[in-house]
Order: sequence, then structure tokens, then C-alpha cells
Amino acid sequence: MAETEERLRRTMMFVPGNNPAMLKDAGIYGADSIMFDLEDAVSLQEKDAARDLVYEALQTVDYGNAEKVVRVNGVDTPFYKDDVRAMVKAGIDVIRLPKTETADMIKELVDDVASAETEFGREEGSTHVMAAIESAKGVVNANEIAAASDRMIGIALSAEDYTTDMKTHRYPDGRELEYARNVILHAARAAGIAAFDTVFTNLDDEAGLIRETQFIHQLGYDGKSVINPRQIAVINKVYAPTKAEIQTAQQVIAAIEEAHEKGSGVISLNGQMVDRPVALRAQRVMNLAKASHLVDEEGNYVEE
Ligand SMILES: CC(=O)SCCNC(=O)CCNC(=O)[C@H](O)C(C)(C)COP(=O)(O)OP(=O)(O)OC[C@H]1O[C@@H](n2cnc3c(N)ncnc32)[C@H](O)[C@@H]1OP(=O)(O)O
Ligand SMILES: O=C([O-])CC(=O)C(=O)O
Ligand SMILES: [Mg+2]
Repeated sequence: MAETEERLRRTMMFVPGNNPAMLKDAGIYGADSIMFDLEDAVSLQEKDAARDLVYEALQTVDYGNAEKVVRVNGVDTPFYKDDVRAMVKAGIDVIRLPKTETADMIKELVDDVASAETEFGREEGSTHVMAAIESAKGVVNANEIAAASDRMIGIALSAEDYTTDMKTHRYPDGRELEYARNVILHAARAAGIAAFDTVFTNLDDEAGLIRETQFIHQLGYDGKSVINPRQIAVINKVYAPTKAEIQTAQQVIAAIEEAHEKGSGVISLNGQMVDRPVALRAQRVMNLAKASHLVDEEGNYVEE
């Protein structure tokens, strides 16, 4: 996909599927993706009711341009098949499979999604999937999981379950997640799909959320899973380019266009070499600037 057409996924917000008020208002907070949860936010007694509620919300609530994702129950649960059928019937954009440990789990999901698309007359291939990696086995198999299907749009680290599996817990400096974060990011990039960092669960520690987001942004992650609307603006701010970055990106794009007109792929800008990777990075900065409403349609900087 061309860099300019890339969908931004800075924030993917969990919305408990059994909470009608949250389901109704989930679209108003500006999350790039809204993730209806049928898994761990919903107790066993409420699984069927939550599925019905989310189905109903998808028919009646306007979620605007947000991507609609559902976290179904895992493939080894009694709820999984009904979850997948109902969500495909409802026209969900993406199904997120929790606790993914092998590429075969994704292949099973994709087969079930394809059958449901046929059963409910939905366009073949219109339902995308993604994997949450929540265990050592999932991390070890991340490359195969990421490349398991052309329906895959991304893989996510799920650090609450992952640290439990690793017999540790989450620390403020996040060093226990170093290996998994790097493996998951590389697996995603090698497969050409998105990489999502895990939730930050201390809602009162805004400085901690900023630190963690700056770190995963620096690594190259597309965004984070979030649990609360308050976290959206904080994360978007970290992802928003500065005025200087936007101006440099505009100069880079103009310089590379000038180079192309002269039949060259490389040009000098203020003593710096500009070529294709530099131009692609500049295009991504402009993409983020537009999403952050920092430039208008013509690309002019909008003062806050
Ligand atoms: C390890 C895992 O699996 S994580 C994924 C599973 N967990 C979840 O899905 C939890 C999602 N988050 C939540 O349920 C809540 O944010 C909590 C329980 C953590 C905190 O709840 P609160 O203390 O009520 O949050 P807060 O006071 O900030 O809520 C402000 C408003 O945002 C709404 N809101 C809070 N979280 C969400 C959410 N995730 N989705 C939609 N709306 C939300 C509240 O309903 C409230 O709306 P109101 O002002 O109209 O009453
Ligand atoms: O996907 C996430 O970040 C939330 C989750 O299930 C976990 O951390 O285990
Ligand atoms: Mg989990």
C-alpha cells in the first residue's frame, strides 16, 4: 500500500462488550480503532449477552471513520465460533484473535471467517484479522503468525498475559518486554503489517504512559492498545510531528520532486542527502500531520 494511503492506527481502544453505555459512546473520543471486547473484559456468564450487545451496537451506532475491531474469545473456548459468525454477520472490519500461539490458529480463524462471509453473503475477503501475542510460544512463532494470511493487518503485544506466562510482571522501565517488543515489531515489518504495543494499565500515571509511548514510537510501532479514552490524546500527542519536522518533510518532498523532474533519484537539501527512504519518511510525517490536524488540505501548517 502506498505510504499516503496507510491507515493510521495510533490508538486501538478496548470497549467492554457487556457495557451498553460505553458501546454507545465509544465513537466520540477519537480513537483510530475501536476494539469491542468479548474476551477478558467479559465474565463467563455474560459472554452470550455481550456478543448480542456488540452485534446490536454495530447495527445501530455510527462509529464514523473509526476502524471497528472485535476481540473474540480464543480458538479453544466454547464461545469462539459463535463470536466469529456473529461478528462477520455484523460486518466487523477486523477480528483480533487473543492468545495466538501458532500460524495454524490464524489459518483456522481465516477458514471460519471465510465460511461466515459465504453464509451471510458478505464480500469474500472483506473481513480482516489480526493476532494478539500473549505468551512465549507466540513470540517464538511471531514471524509465521504475522505471515499466516493476507487477511492479516497487524500483530499486537499483550503484556499482561505475556508477563504472567514469563513468570514476571510489568515494571516501570519495561525491560522485561524488550525482547518481545523487538521480535513482534520485526515480524510485523517483515510481513508488511502493523505492530501494536500493549495496554498501559495505570490510568493515573500519565507521565509513565508518555514515557512508554515515546519509547515504542521511537522503535517504530504504529500505536498502542488503550483501555480508557483519557489515554487517546496523550498518545496522539507523542505521535504528532513538530512544526519543524513538518517543515522539513515538506522541503524533502519538494526536493525529491525536483530531483525526479531532473531524472534523478537523489538530491542535496541543506547539505543532507535526500533519496527514496528519506522521502518515504517525510510522506509518513505528512500523513501523521494531517491525521493530527496540524496541516490543512494544501499542507499548510495550522497554528494551534
Ligand atoms: C489485559 C486486558 O485484557 S485489557 C482489555 C480489557 N479491559 C478493558 O476492556 C477495560 C476497558 N476500560 C474500562 O473498563 C474503564 O476505562 C476502567 C474500568 C479501566 C476505568 O473506568 P472509569 O474509572 O469509569 O473511567 P473514567 O472515569 O475515565 O471514564 C470516563 C468516561 O469514559 C468512559 N469510558 C471509560 N473507559 C472506556 C472504554 N474503554 N471505552 C469506552 N468508554 C469508556 C466512561 O464510561 C466514562 O463515560 P461518562 O463520562 O459518560 O460516564
Ligand atoms: O492486548 C493487550 O494489551 C491486553 C491484554 O490482553 C494483555 O495485555 O494480556
Ligand atoms: Mg490478555
